[in-house]
Amino acid sequence: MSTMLSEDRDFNGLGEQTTDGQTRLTGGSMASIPEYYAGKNVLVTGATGFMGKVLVEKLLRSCPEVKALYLLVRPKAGQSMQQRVSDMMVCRLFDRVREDNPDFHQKIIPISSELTQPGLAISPEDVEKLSACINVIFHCAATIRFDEPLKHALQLNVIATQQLLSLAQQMNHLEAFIHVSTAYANCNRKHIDEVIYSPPVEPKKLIESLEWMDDGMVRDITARLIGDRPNTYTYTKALAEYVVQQEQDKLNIAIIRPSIVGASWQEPFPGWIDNFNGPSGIFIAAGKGILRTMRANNDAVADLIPVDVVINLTLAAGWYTAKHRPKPALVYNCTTGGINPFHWGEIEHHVMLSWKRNPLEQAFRRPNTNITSNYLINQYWILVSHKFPALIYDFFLRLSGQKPQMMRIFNRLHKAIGLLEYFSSRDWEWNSENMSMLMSQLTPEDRKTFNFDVRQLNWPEYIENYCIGTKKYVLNEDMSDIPAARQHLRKLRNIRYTFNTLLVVFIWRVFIARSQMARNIWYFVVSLCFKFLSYFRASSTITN
Ligand SMILES: CCCCCCCCCCCCCCCC(=O)SCCNC(=O)CCNC(=O)[C@H](O)C(C)(C)COP(=O)(O)OP(=O)(O)OC[C@H]1O[C@@H](n2cnc3c(N)ncnc32)[C@H](O)[C@@H]1OP(=O)(O)O
Ligand SMILES: NC(=O)C1=CN([C@@H]2O[C@H](COP(=O)(O)OP(=O)(O)OC[C@H]3O[C@@H](n4cnc5c(N)ncnc54)[C@H](OP(=O)(O)O)[C@@H]3O)[C@@H](O)[C@H]2O)C=CC1
Repeated sequence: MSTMLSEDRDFNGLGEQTTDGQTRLTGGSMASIPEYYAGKNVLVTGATGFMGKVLVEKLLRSCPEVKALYLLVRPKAGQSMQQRVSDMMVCRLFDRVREDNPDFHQKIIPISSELTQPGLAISPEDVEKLSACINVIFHCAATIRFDEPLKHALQLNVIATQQLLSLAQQMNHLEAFIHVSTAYANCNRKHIDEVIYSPPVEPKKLIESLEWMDDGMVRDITARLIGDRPNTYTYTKALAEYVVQQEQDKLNIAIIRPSIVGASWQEPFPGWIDNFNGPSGIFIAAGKGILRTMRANNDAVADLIPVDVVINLTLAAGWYTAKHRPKPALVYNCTTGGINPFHWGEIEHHVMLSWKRNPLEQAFRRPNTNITSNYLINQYWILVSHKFPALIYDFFLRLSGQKPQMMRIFNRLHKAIGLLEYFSSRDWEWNSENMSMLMSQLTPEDRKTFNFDVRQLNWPEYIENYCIGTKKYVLNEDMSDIPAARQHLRKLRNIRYTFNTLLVVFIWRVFIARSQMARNIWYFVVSLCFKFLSYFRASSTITN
């Protein structure tokens, strides 16, 4: 049993139990966040992922006295876990930490772990080491794929979480266990409070039932199991929350529920992003001129949250949980919609403006994406603006002896969009009182260093930095190439004008030559134009 159980409810005289059973600060001198993490050993899962990396960077930069970060990492794609961690530390995200402390890598201790294996595949020596020293756990690892087969999503998002909780209970000095969930775990509800809702099914029963089923059988029953949730991701994340909640009497737990995590707002620099997930892939496809239409509700709230905001809140929640040990465990809905709302229609507008100012290289067409909630209109534009140009382009590729590729790209894009549409066509109301409560507990200095006050977020500026971030950090394009990218767009515009003119001439030739009525209409239009021109010339001669 961990010492945090034996040290039960030691609030250093700073906290008190409220009527709802939660703990609130009552004053007194209290360690700041960096002071709290000083000398602490922190375990991070999912550290090679998007959010994990930002968490590791922020902890090293803003809590420089942290003792060590133990990262549970698996070997992947022929790379050892040490190699993967070394590669991660040389990435641009860590530039600022490197400047402050070139030896920061000494604080990072990779631990080999495959979360889908029994015992998380951690060696007995490592288990012993971790049990003896870890003070705080941040559990970020998960499969975030929307099309993950249920068995695998369950294995990673639920069973691995269960196993990590068991490991946590062996840790002698554990003070906080912070679980990263998603604001969409309960997306089958319209209003989502900061509570853990009853799970759709008892996880233990589901795990036992799926154990004996083969993949085909599981596939057949998946839709019925997930019910009114859109995918296995949100379903298994809901189950994971319940599994975490079950341990709240034994561990000091907090659950963070971010909405759609986007590029960084301020730290370590604006616009940092390293993947195609969520809106990033959509923004890129729009910037490349590939995406012309998408189903989304213009007036629905686009609940994007910058990754640095989520990480600042997560670290602050670690500090608060360790210091105050709130019971029941606190859930933090980490969202922007209720505080500083922005809508999909506005996002579309600002993304388009941004691509006009800072175009991507080698665009397929000039960026012009429109979102619509109308299914038929969307299908029409898919046909006209996606499939038709793709067919023409592939035809020319074939003619020039190259492999056709555009249709394949569009098929992948349509699959991705199909999976995201659920989230861009609806909106939700999240209660985020715990986020505000936590902010009120920070010292003025911590409030600046670990800023998660999204009221200050200027959306147009954020979206512009986000788009630039995808250009610089996801596509590795150079900002100095923008004039060439603009030149390319001008070329595309000229091609389009030429194409349209040729099309009109072609239609004219075919149509006019064959139909007397079309000829009559054409002569009528031409004579009207002549009459208008002569009237205009005559009236300008009189006035002169
Ligand atoms: C102007 C417009 C404004 C409106 C804008 C509305 C935005 C509306 C966003 C809502 C967003 C909700 C988000 C909920 C928030 C969470 O709680 S969860 C976090 C979000 N999770 C995700 O976004 C995961 C979604 N992705 C997936 O499930 C899988 O990647 C997909 C989409 C099924 C694709 O699977 P796949 O075919 O096996 O492909 P995968 O191996 O993943 O990738 C293949 C290639 O496509 C690229 N790719 C992956 N995803 C994408 C993508 N989305 N787009 C383009 N390329 C992509 C990959 O980088 C990869 O490239 P290569 O390395 O081959 O060159
Ligand atoms: N991104 C988003 O928009 C949102 C994310 N979240 C939540 O935030 C958390 C982090 O998400 P994000 O960083 O975006 O996800 P990523 O996909 O970028 O990262 C996932 C991490 O989990 C690790 N992982 C996956 N499978 C295994 C495994 N079998 N063994 C060991 N490690 C594994 C990955 O390691 P590896 O590099 O080896 O694959 C990676 O480090 C998740 O819990 C997610 O549910 C919540 C809301 C929105």
